[in-house]
Amino acid sequence: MKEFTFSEVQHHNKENDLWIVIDSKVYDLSKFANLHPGGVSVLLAKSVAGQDATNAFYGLHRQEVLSRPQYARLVMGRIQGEEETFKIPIPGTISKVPYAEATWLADGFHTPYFKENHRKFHKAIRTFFEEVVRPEALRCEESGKRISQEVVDKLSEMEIIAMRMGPGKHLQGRKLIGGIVQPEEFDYFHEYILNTEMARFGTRGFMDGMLNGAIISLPPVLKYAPVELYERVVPEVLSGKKYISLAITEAFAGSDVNGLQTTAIREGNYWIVNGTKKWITNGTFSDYFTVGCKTEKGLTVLLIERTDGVNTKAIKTAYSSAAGTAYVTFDNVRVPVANTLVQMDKGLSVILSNFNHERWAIICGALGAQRMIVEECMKWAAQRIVFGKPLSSQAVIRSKLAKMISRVEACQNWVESITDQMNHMSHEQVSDKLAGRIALLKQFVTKCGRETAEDATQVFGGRALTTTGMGKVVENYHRTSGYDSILGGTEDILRDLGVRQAMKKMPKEARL
Ligand code: HEM
Repeated sequence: MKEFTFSEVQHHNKENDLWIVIDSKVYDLSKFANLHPGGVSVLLAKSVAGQDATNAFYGLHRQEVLSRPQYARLVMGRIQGEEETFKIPIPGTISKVPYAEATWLADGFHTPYFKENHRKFHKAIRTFFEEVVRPEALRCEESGKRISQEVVDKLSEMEIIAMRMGPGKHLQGRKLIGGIVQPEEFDYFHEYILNTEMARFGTRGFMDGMLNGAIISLPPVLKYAPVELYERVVPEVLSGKKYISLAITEAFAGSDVNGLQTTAIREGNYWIVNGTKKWITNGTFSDYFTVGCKTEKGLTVLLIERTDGVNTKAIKTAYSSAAGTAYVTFDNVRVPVANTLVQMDKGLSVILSNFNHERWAIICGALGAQRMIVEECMKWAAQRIVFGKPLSSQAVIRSKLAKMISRVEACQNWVESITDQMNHMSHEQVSDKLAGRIALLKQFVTKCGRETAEDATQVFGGRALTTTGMGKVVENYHRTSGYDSILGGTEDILRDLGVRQAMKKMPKEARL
C-alpha cells in the first residue's frame, strides 16, 4: 500500500482535491464528496478536509461503512509508520467488549455447563453465520424477500435445519457441521448456541424467516406422524427442499387453543377442512402446514399440504416480511386421514407439549439479541463524544448500562440452568417439571429485553429512530422485541401459567 506523510495529506483540503485520514488510512474523497450521503459541506470543514477525521467518522458511521466495496475503493494508501487501530473483526471472533459475550465465552471465565465441544461448535457456527447468513439477513430484512434457496441449501448441508429441531433420533447418521459434533453428543447447549447466534444481526424479521416455522411445526411430525408420512415429509423439510409452518393461531383464538374455529369433518378416508389461521410464520412460502382443527369431540392436528383450497396471503407486520407472516385460508380442503398426526381428538396434548421447546427457543433468541444490544450500547457509550467527553462519562448513561448488564446476566444464568435441566430430563419430565418454569423464564427474558430496548433507545437518541446508520440495530430491536414477548404465549398468559403450575404442586400439608 502506498505511503504518505501527514503533511502531504494536509495539502489536499479543498473541493475536487480532498483527502482525509481515517485510522491511518488515506482516503481520496475528491470525486465522492458530492455523493456523500451526509453532504459535501461536512467533509470540507477545517477539522476534516486534509485532516485526521477518525473521531469525526466514528461518531457518525458504523465501521461496516468502510468495508462496503464502493467505499473501500476510496483508500489510496496509508500514513507512513502508522498502524490501523480499529480492525474489522474476522468472522467467528469473540468480542472483547465487557458483557458483550456470555461469561462462558469471555477470556479467563469458567462454566459448569459448556464443554470443549460446545466451544468448537460455537466457533464454527459463528463463523458460518457471519460469513454466509449475515449478508443474506441484512439483504432480506431490508428487501422483505424470503431467504434464498441458495442459503437454505447451505444451512441444510451443515444440517442446521435438522439441529434446530433439538437433540433426537432425527439427527442419526447426519454429519453435523461437517462432523464437528456427533449426533449422539448434540445437546440443548448446542441448540442454545444456534438460537443465540442467529439473533446477533439485528434482523428480527429475517430470523423468523430463517425457517423458524419448521422448528415449531415439524416436531409434531417427528413425534406423531405415521411411518409413510414421516419418511416422505421429514427428509424433504430437513434438506430444505420443502417448507413447513405451524398453523394453530386464529383471529378468533390465540393462546386459548380450545377456542379454535377451523373444523375438520370426516368423509370416508378424508378430512374436509374449513377455516382460517392468522400470524402464520413462513406461511407465505410453506408447502406444508401443521394445523390445529376442531373435530367432533375435541381437537385434531393434521398435516395439510398446499393443495386446492389452501391459500396464503402476506400480512404486513412491524417486522420485515422476510418472515413470510401469512393469513391462511382452508376452503373445503381434502386431507387424507393418513395425514392425521395424532389419534383423533387428542390434539390439544400435541399442541401443548410442543410449546415448551418453542418457548425455550424463543428465549434463547431473545437472550442473544439482548446481549447484542448491550454490546452496541457499550461501544456507543465509549466512542460517542458529547460535551467534549465520551458519552460514558455521564452518570445517567452508566446507570442505564448497569441496568442492561444486570438484566442480561440474570437472564443468562437462568437460561443456562433451565437448559441444563432439559439435558437431563425426558420429554415427559420437561412437560411435568419445566413447563411452568420455562413460561416464567420466557416472560422474564422478554420483559427484560423490552426494558433494555427502551434504555438503548434513550442512549442512542435520534439515531435509534432510523433504520440505517449508527442506531439501526437498536432501531430494529426496539421495533421488534415485542415479537418475543407475544409469540409462543404473551407475558401475562405465561406469568399466569407459571404460577398455576406451581400452585398445582403445592403440598397439602404446607402451612405457615
Ligand atoms: C471514507 C469516508 C466516508 C464515507 C465512505 C462516508 C459514508 C457515509 C454514509 C454511507 C453515510 C450514510 C449513513 C450510514 O450508512 O452510516 C454517511 C453519513 C454521514 N456522514 Fe459520512 N462518510 C465518510 C466520511 C465522513 C466524515 C469524515 C464526516 C465528518 C464529519 C462525515 C459526516 C457524515 C454525516 C454528518 C452523515 C449523516 C449522519 C446521520 O445521518 O446521522 N462523513 N456517510
